[in-house]
Amino acid sequence: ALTTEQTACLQAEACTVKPTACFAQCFNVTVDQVSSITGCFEQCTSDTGASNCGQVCDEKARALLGVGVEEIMDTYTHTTPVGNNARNETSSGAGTVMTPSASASPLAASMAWSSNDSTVPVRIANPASLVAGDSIDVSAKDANVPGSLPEKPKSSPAATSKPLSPYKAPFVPGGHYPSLGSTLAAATPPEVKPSKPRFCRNIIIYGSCKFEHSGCRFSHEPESNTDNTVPKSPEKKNLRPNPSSPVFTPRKFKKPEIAEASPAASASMSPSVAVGLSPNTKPFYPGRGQNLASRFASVALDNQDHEQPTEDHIPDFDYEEPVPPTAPQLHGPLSNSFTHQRTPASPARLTQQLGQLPRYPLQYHLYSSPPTNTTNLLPHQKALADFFVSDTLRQDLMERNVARQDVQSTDPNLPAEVHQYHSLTRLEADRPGGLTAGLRTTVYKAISTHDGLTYALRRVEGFRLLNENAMAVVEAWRTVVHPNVVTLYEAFTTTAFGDQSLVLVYDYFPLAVTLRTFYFGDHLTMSGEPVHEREGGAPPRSDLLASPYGGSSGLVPGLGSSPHGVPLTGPIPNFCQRIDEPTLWSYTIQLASAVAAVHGRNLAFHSLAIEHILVTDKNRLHIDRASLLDFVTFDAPNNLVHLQREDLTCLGRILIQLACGHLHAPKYNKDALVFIQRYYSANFKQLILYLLGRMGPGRNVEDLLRIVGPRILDEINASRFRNDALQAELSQELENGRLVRLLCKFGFINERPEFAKDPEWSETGDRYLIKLFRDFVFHQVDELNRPVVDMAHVLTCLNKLDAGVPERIMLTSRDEQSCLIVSYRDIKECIETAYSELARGR
Ligand SMILES: Nc1ncnc2c1ncn2[C@@H]1O[C@H](COP(=O)(O)OP(=O)(O)OP(=O)(O)O)[C@@H](O)[C@H]1O
Repeated sequence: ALTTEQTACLQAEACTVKPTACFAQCFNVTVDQVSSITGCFEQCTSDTGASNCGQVCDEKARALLGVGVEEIMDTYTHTTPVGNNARNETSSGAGTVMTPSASASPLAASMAWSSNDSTVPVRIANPASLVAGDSIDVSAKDANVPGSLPEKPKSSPAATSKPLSPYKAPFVPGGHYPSLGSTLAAATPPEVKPSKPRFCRNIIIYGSCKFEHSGCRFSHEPESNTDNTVPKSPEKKNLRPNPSSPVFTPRKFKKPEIAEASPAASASMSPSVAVGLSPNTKPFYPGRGQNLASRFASVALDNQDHEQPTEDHIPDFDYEEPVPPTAPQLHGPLSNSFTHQRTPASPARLTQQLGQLPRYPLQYHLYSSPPTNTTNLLPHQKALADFFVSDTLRQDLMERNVARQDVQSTDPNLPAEVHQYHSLTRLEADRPGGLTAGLRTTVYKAISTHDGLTYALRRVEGFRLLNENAMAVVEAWRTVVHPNVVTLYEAFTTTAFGDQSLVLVYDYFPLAVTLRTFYFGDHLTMSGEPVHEREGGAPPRSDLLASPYGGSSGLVPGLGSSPHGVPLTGPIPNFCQRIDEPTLWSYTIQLASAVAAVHGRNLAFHSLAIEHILVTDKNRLHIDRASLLDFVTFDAPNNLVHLQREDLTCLGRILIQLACGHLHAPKYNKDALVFIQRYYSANFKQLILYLLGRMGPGRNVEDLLRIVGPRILDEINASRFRNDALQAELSQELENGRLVRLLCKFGFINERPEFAKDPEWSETGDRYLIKLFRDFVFHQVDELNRPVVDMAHVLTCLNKLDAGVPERIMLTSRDEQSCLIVSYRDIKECIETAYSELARGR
C-alpha cells in the first residue's frame, strides 16, 4: 500500500507538471526506472499477441515501486484534472488525443495503450480521467497503423469475444472503448459514480449502431433534451462575455475619449490593441495621428461587437444596437456617403465600398520579437531577430504602407472621382488649406485608375485658366525628375469640386511632413496664432509673389510679420541650436542639388520656403509645389535670372531658420549671423553669406555647388552606408515571400475537410506524408513532451523543402508507431502533386 508520504507526494501540484520525475521522487527510484514501466505498457500496445502484457507490467511496477499501478493511478488521479481530455474529444471527434495536457501524464498515457486485442491502437490522453460509462470515440483518421498509411479500421466484432485481461478492453471499432481508467474505476466501486447508461455515440456519429443487438452496452434510446448526449459546443460557453474581464468594455463607451486616448490609456480600454505593448514600442499613428487614434478607437469598439452575449446568458449591462457614427473624424470607414458618387461601377466606388467595411489595423507591436539575450549565444548561433528585418524599419515601412492604403475619406463633400483619380482623401484635413498668390490650395491623396498608384493632388481653388499656354509649364516641369524634388506628373482644370479648380498631380510620399512642421511643430506664428489666421487678412502683395520672403521688403510673410503684415517689433527672440551642422550640410547639399537640376532646365522654384519642403524620410528632403507659381503667375513678367537668384536667397534664409532654430531668425539677420558664427563653422557662415548675396551680387548655383563641394563626399558616404544597411535588412527578408507561398500550400492541403467527396483526402496517400512533415516541422516535442518552439528549425526545414534537397529525414506518426524515411525532394513532389490536384479540382 502507498505510504502517507507517497500519497502526499503523488498528490502534490508539481506531480501534474513533471509526472515522470515526480513518480521517481515519490518512490525513490530513478527516472529511467519509471520510464521502463511506461515503456513496458507501451510495448503492450504493439505486442498484440501478449494477452497478459498488462499484468506483467503491473507486476514489474509492483516489484520496483512496491505498489501496483492501479493504486498509484487512483491516488494520482486525484491531482489530475478529471475528464478534460475525454470530454474534449466529443467536440473534436477524434479518438487520438494529443492535447498538451496529455503530456502531463506520460505514465497514465502510456498505460492507456491497452488495446491488445484491437487491430488499431488507440491512444487515450488520460485514461484515469474517465469514469465508468465513459466512452471514447475512435475515428479511423487518427488511429494510425504502424508502418503504413492510415486506412479505415476494419470492423472486427470477433475481437469483442476474446477473454479480457484487467488491462484489456473489448475494442469495438467506431464504437466505445472502455479504457484502463474505466476498468480500474469499475474495480473500485466507491470511486464510481452510478450513472445511467450513456447514449451510444455510434448513433450520434453514424446514425445507427451495428452492435445494438449484439452486446453494445450503451443506450440506444433517444434521450430527453435535458441530457448531455448531444455534445454542446464548448466555444459557445466560452463566448460568454465576462464583465470582469479586461477585454470587456460596455457599449456605452465615450468614443471621443478613446480617440484622444494615448496608447497607454487604450491599454486599459482595449487589450486587443494594447496587449504586449511594451513601453518601448513606439505608438503607431499612420497617416494623420488624430485620425489613426480614432481609427484605433473605432476598432476597439468594433472588436467589442464580437463579444456578443450568448443566448443563455445576457450580461447585465446596457446593450445598444450599433448606431451609425455621427462624428466623421471618429469613424472614417463608416461615415462615407455614397450620395456624391457619380460612376457606380468605377474603381472609386469599389474602393469606397471597401472603405465602408470595418477595418482592423494590424497589431504591429505583436510582430515585434522580444529582445533576445545574445550574450548566451555561441558564435555560430543567431538570434531570432537576425532572421527578419529590424523592428524599427518594419514598423516604419508598415506605417507608410498603411498611410498609403488608407483611402477612407472623412469628407462626404469630396467628389468620388476627379479626372482619373478616385478615393480622394484630404491631407491635414484638420486645418484650412494655405494661400498661394491669394488662391487657396488644398492637398489630397488620391488613387489613379490608370496605374492604381497613389498621388498627391494639389488643388488651387477658384482658379481660372485664362491662358492655355500655361499648360506648357507642365511639360517643362515634368522633365524635372530628381531625388529631391516632388515630381509633377500632370495638371488639369476641373469642376468636380463644385468650382473651377486647377489640380496639379505630384508624387505622394506617405507620412511626409513639411520641414517647418518637422522642426517647429504645427503652424504657430510667433504671436501664438495659427499661421493660417494671417490669411484672413490682406492678400499677399503682387510684388511678394516672386519670392515668398517678400523680395525687397526682406520680411518673411507671416513669419516676420504680424497676422496682418505689420512688421514685428520687440525683443530679439532667443535662438537655439536645434540641428547639428552635418545635418545642415546634408540639407544644403540636397537642396542645392535640386536647385541645380531646376535651374539647369531654365526654371526656378519661385517659392522656396521652409513650408514647401517635405521631409519624406530620415534626413531626406523633397521640394514640393514645383511649377505652382509658374501657373498662377504665368502672365506676370518674370525675370529668370532674378528668380533663380531669389531661389538662392530663399535657400540662405531657410538655412538661417534651421540653424538658429527660429522661424523669424532671417528678420534679425545680424543677430542670426552672430549666433551662427558662434555655433557653426566658418564655412557654414560663409555659405550663408554667399546665399544672401553678401559676398557679391553675382550668384549662381554652380558657385553654390563649388562651395558645398567638399561636403558632398560626406553626403555620398552617408547615403552609401544607409544603402548598405537597407540592403542588409532587405536580405533578411529575402526568403520570406517564398516561405509564405509554401506555407499557403500547406494550409490548402493539410486538414482539408474534404476534397473530391473524400473526407480523408488530406489524411491519406501523399497527403499523409505532408501531414507528417508538418508535424515534423511544427509539432516537435522534447523528451518531456513539451512543445519545441524553434524558429530556426522551421526556417531550415522550409528552405530545404523549397529547394527540394535530397537530404533525408525520418517522419514519425503521432503514435510513434510508424516511421517513414523520405527526402525533402520527395515531400516537395508530394506537395506539388497535392496542390495541383487541388487547383485542378476547382
Ligand atoms: N506630395 C506630397 N506627398 C505627401 N504628402 C504631402 C505632399 N504634399 C503635401 N503633403 C502633405 O500635405 C500637407 C499639407 O500640405 P501643404 O502644407 O503644402 O499645403 P497647404 O494646405 O496648402 O498649406 P500651406 O500652404 O499653408 O503650407 C503637408 O503637411 C504634407 O504633410
